[in-house]
Amino acid sequence: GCSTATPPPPQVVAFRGAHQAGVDTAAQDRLAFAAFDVVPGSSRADLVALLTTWTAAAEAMAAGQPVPGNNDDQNSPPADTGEAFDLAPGNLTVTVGFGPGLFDGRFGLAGRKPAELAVLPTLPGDTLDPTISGGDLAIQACSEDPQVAFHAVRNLARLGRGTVVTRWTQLGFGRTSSTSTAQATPRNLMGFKDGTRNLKVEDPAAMNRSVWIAPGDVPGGASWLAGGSFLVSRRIRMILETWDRDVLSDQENVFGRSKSAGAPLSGGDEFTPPDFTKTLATGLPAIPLDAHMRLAAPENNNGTAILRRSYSFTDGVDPTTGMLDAGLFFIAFMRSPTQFTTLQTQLGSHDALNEYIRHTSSALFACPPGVAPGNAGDYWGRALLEG
Ligand SMILES: C=CC1=C(C)c2cc3[nH]c(cc4nc(cc5[nH]c(cc1n2)c(C)c5CCC(=O)O)C(CCC(=O)O)=C4C)c(C)c3C=C
Ligand SMILES: [Fe+2]
Repeated sequence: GCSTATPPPPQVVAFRGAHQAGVDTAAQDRLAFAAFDVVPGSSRADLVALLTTWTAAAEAMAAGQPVPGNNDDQNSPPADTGEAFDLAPGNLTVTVGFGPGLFDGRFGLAGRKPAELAVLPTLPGDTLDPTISGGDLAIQACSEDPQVAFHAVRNLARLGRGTVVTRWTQLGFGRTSSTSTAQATPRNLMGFKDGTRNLKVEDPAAMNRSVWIAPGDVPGGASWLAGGSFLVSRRIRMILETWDRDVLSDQENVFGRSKSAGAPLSGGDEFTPPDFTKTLATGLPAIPLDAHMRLAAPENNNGTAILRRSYSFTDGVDPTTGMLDAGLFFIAFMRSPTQFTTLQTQLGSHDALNEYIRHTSSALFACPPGVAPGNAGDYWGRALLEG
């Protein structure tokens, strides 16, 4: 055996870079997500202070270090709340996003609002709860360790006290997307492989085409968003009791894929491209016309594609029915919110899956580009607030 005492490399994802971590980095298993509103009376200077403090804390936590500040003074509360002290970061990524409300004139940012950063329109089938929708700012923390992800959100909320209040939060307990070809495809709570045909980070051309905002997309005052991405979140409850009574053949027809292998119903294995023209001996299409994957596929949406980075959730029991309040917390990154509205307009009207799901929350955030390597004075959104 090997006698050297070198520990394995800690699970650290680089915090700085052209893009924020947590978008094109391999999807971790656990999520803690929080949306915040800015407290009335806060100024632009308060926002600068918030984002400066948040950046320093997020960078430290991603490196497996405590929140900067005094953690040893017997006469003051420790800077870090402590529950992650002995834990490996588990590939922690902390990603920030800015909601439409930040540009409403309170902070003199109206001239810097990206034209597409507006509350998403009401889409077919929406049953949204406004109290768990929207927000001025968002933090997505992902880690292999749920306590590390929670710790990140908790400490940023604590550092923001006085400037922001937490509007809503969502925990996710299992990734339902693979974002890298190196990852196995996970299963969602309906038991199906999810992420098979997701965009993968190994395809930079597709990432540039569909995920990263190009300078030409954000002219004038919105130029700070170049290199960033739009984040759409949707809390989608699954009516699991109904789903679990559905026969296997119907479950497979709902998605257009087999349950065990995840293969398209037109044949082959998981990664065989679907053949949407193939018909059965009965004359019916092998992949039904209302199958989720047919309606969502780029081939049937003028090439529209998004990077999905969703998580399974459960929030206990619906007290009115005794049914599980569980489902999929959908997160997707894209170059333009119209990519989501295009797909969801199709899905919301025609998807066979609609019988088994309800969209209960919605939010849109503009995620700025990454914090520049080697520039100690850079922070999340500096080009927005100081440019
Ligand atoms: C508007 C975008 C989408 C929503 C909302 C959505 C919800 C949703 N999806 C599943 C399960 C699966 N989705 C799959 C594929 C798939 N879904 C979307 C978009 C939305 N899904 C896209 C763009 C795709 C890829 C289509 C393609 O290129 O073929 C699949 C199949 C496997 C895969 O490729 O990932 C499953 C399974 C659930 C359960 C859900 C809401 C609860
Ligand atoms: Fe889907």
